Amino acid sequence: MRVKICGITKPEQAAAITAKGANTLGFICVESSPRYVTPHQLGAIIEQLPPQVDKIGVFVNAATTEITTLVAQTGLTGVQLHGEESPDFCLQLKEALPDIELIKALRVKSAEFLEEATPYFSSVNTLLLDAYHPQLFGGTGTTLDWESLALFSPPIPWLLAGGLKPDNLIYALSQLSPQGIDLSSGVERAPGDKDLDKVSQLFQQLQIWKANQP
Ligand SMILES: O=C(O)c1ccccc1NCC(=O)[C@H](O)[C@H](O)COP(=O)(O)O
Repeated sequence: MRVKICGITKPEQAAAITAKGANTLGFICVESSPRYVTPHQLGAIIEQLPPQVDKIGVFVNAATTEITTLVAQTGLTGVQLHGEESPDFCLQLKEALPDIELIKALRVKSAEFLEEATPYFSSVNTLLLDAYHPQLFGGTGTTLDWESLALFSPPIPWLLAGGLKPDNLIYALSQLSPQGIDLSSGVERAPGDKDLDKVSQLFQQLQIWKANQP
């Protein structure tokens, strides 16, 4: 199971969360977010992380040059597009960054909305389903209607996000079969300040879930 902890802002928390078992960390490259990290902060966090950890920069409707410049400066291994980026934009970015994982986040209003996922199957590596919020792009703590998404089974890997926390994780995974999970506010004390006890609880819950798999 891929476990992505998103909205990391502190080097020591990045290291501790990795040591607890997270294989993917997300960094918010959106200035309006309370979890924003500057390019300088991002580079400093990434340089002390082990190579096997995926380092994903999260962008909202950013220009290609902004993304490619930050990738080159910092050592990001992946880019998550969390705004209204079109399939064509994703394809062009994929061509510009062929060795970088491209994740398209879809903010799901209803199960019907998932039809919008189809054009992205051939233009990104991974999908991420997040909850829709009218004012905020992400990190909202809002959950998806998991039951209505039970049939979601795209031909590329996908991550479940949106309001996951240690005490709802097992139920969410009983309804859906993503290749990975993504958490932010559910393992935080305050935006950008992760709660390491909650991260530990998350991995305990994952152990329980794994032990009960056929
Ligand atoms: O977290 C933010 O502040 C953020 C701002 C702008 C775009 C995306 C953002 N977060 C993206 C993520 O991948 C979060 O992990 C995802 O929305 C889930 O958040 P949560 O519901 O708090 O677990």
